[in-house]
Amino acid sequence: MAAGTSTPKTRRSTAEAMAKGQRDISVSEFFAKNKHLLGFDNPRKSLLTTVKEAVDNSLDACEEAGILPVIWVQLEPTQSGRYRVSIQDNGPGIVKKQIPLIFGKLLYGSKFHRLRMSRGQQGIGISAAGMNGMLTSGQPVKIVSKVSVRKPAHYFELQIDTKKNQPEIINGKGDGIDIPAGEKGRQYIEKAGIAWETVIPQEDGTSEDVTHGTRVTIELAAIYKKGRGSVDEYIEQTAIANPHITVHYIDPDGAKRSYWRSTTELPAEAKEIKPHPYGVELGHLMAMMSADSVNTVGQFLQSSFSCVTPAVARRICEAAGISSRVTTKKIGRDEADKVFHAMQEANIRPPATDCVVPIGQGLLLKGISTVVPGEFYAASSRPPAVYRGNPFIIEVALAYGGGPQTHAITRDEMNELIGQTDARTLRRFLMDTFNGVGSDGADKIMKQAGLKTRKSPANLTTKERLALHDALQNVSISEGQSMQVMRFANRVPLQFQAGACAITQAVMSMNWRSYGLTQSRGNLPNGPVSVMVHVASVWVPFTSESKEAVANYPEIEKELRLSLQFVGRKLGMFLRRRQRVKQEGERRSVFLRYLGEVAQAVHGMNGCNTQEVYDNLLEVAKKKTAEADVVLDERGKVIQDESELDLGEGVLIVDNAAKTVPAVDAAVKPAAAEEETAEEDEAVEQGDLFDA
Ligand SMILES: Nc1ncnc2c1ncn2[C@@H]1O[C@H](COP(=O)(O)OP(=O)(O)OP(=O)(O)O)[C@@H](O)[C@H]1O
Repeated sequence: MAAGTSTPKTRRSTAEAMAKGQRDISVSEFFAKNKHLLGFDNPRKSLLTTVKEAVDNSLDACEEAGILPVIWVQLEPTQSGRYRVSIQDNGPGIVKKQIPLIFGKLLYGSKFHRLRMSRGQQGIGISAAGMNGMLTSGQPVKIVSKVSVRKPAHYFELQIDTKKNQPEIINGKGDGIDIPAGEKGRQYIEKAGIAWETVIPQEDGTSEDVTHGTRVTIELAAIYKKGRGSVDEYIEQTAIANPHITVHYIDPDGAKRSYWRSTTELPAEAKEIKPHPYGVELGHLMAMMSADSVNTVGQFLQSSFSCVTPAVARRICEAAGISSRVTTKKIGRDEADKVFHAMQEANIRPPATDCVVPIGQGLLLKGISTVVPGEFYAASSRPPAVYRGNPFIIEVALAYGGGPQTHAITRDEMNELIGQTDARTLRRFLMDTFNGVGSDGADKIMKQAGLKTRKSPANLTTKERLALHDALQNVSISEGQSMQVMRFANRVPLQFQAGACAITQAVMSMNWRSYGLTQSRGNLPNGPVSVMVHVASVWVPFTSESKEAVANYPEIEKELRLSLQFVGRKLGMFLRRRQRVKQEGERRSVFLRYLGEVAQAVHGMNGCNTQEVYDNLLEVAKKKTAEADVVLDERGKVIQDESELDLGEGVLIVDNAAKTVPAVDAAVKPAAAEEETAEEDEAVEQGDLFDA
């Protein structure tokens, strides 16, 4: 063999030998090996993903059935590194024969084949969570489901045969157990130790019986931690984006928290639509045509796509050079290609948008203002747009002001967070745990506490912990604080892969300096500001099956930019006005400090009436600094003068900072001016008199 030939003398294997190893791969085997693709890449995230998959399903099911959702979430430690997750809802329940398939077979669901806005879309979430539980704890998934008060409930213990992607029922001799309705069933549940909430507590202290719903219990290897990316954060953010839900949450320490709904109005029902011709790909069109094979091409186009009228179908066929009366069976590859191109070039109206239901400007404001402390809020809900034929809506809410998370923390909470962290350095701990604490903020806190950057949180002494807590509460990090971005897709919080998400990228690429915030190029802006961005669509383009980040489609990027600019402009107007009011207030303070003295001096020079001079000077000062009297109402409208600031719709001002200027009548009178004390001097320097 000549040197350099690519065929060696002896081959290691032959095509025949290799063929022996080539076989089907079951979808569950694939995902069991690639758990990270579904969000089970580490024990902490596995816990969150499990909760999320079950809660999202519960909310989808309740809303689809027109039921105001009540969800119970319980996390219980079972042994070291293991937790039992139980989620129950008051939804419609699941019929008996579907339960094993839903929880014991990957890629089985009701949402994949329809184009309608829902949290779930792939048909993989809950079965994958069950499979991960089974693989890491050896325990089956337990399901209780009840569809009506009169019918028996069903109880299943299931596992997945990953080789076949099929469910295995392990209780009731492979058939599950039926629990009779009524009192008998209640006694049976109690005796068998099956967990099931029987009453729905109401906020006013009354309660109702649970007559239908589903409870899923999964045990898994997991780590529970509070802070960013935690189950606690997920539940809190879910409550912001879903003001119509009530959640009762028990954390692993047994602490109970209830998030009560703030509206009893269910979101409008999302309509199902057919795909839009602009969104289809050639291969998909060919598959649809071969699956049809009975209709004429004209009928096929009208019945399979939205917005295709008889006239549009005719035009597409004409442009493709085929008869609209030929049956789809006779359409070959070349003709399909021509139809495809004709569809893309035809002038077709955009799809109907009632398949996407926004949260709405009012509820966005309500949601963000109840959970994020602040003094100024703005929200934008844009009209629907379309990417790849899929309608979508972008909504943005912004909160400004309010103390940072670090100021509200108790010593016990801080110690708990330190106990749970796996951060090696204190700096990393601060940055990972508290929203808005960037590297500058972390440095400031450590400097104030007199602690070294590389200090390990685990080694902090009691004295150091006290100093750290003190610093957390007192250091103002609003300058170095970076914007907190809360991302949502179809009302579900996205807590991981922020950097890969079109939402974060859109926020970072904006110039927030023109809206009064500081920002270094390509970074998140700084300041006590949070934004919540919601992408609602019939099909959210996630970057992976774990549904953590939204993909970059130019149409989505454009809508994101426009929505962010909308709230940014309102923030800019508010901050500019507040700045002007503050400056005028400062000027007035200076005037007021010297009016008394000037009046006295004039009196000394020409003997005129001190009070008269003072009153005249006061009148001038009042006029010159009139802007300091501006007061904005809660929608940002000026209510004390006819000045031009009108922040329009979608604005809420809670703590009207614009009001904090000295009232002229309460200002220092001539006599008092003579008795100015050092204390007052200091107060003026620090601007405290503005709060008079
Ligand atoms: N609590 C529940 N109540 C009623 N139906 C449910 C419940 N949980 C799941 N289902 C049904 O089971 C199906 C499969 O759920 P699964 O979580 O596997 O996928 P999905 O929600 O459709 O999509 P995704 O994989 O994106 O979450 C759902 O489509 C729904 O029809």
